[in-house]
Amino acid sequence: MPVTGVFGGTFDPMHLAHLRIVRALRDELQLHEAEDCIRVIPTGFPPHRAQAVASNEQRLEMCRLTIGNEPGLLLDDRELRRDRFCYTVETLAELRGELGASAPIVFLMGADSLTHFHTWHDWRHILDLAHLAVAARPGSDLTHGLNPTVAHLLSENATSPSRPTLSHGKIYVLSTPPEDVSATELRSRLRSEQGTEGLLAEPVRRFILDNRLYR
Ligand SMILES: Nc1ncnc2c1ncn2[C@@H]1O[C@H](COP(=O)(O)OP(=O)(O)OP(=O)(O)O)[C@@H](O)[C@H]1O
Ligand SMILES: O=C(O)c1ccc[n+]([C@@H]2O[C@H](COP(=O)([O-])O)[C@@H](O)[C@H]2O)c1
Repeated sequence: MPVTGVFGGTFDPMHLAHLRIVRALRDELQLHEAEDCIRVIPTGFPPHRAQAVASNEQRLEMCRLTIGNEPGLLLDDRELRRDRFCYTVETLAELRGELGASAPIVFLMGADSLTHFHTWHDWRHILDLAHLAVAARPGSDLTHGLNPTVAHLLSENATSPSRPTLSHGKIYVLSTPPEDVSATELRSRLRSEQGTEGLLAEPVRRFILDNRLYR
């Protein structure tokens, strides 16, 4: 049964730590079969934070440039085509409708996202629709100080990475080491004309300079 990964984000801009955790998802969950794919889905109107600095079109293009020819990755603009807030539960319900009841779907997030998961719209339903995969992130400890609801969810459902056979309900904790990169830090570096070597794909760095983004 083909497995679908889903990676949602503001991606303002998409950076190399994003690409690294997508690769970790693909490799640790063994998503190497011909029909497996990981959908990168930039959010349109984020439900939970200020509007992005770059436009929808610019963020989409920076995702496209970051993904390049990476095998198994697919850029999906469905949330950008909505003209209202995008909740993950709705996107996953839509994908579930398209892929069928038994298809494994895995939603990828960083550990900082998991720490706030209990605040997401209809979050309990998300694990009825998909698995989660969580990548470590500096400053977000998954073993101490978690909100009790999230800690309980993790203790009930966490599992080590392997190719999913069930359709939903597990939390795969990826073993990729934390990397201290954020889009906020990148925007601030770009604003103050500091270097971004090793943090952005080269075509994205070019695109940002050419379009005088984040000045
Ligand atoms: N360095 C990182 N390590 C692990 N996960 C990350 C990292 N950076 C981003 N993510 C995850 O990628 C997803 C999309 O993140 P987002 O586009 O908001 O990037 P960000 O770097 O967190 O941006 P910002 O600083 O603007 O909040 C989220 O689930 C987030 O947790
Ligand atoms: O559905 C929600 O309530 C919800 C709340 C916070 C974040 N999300 C999703 O989580 C993903 C990462 O968000 P962010 O802010 O870290 O870029 C992105 O796809 C968001 O739409 C979703």
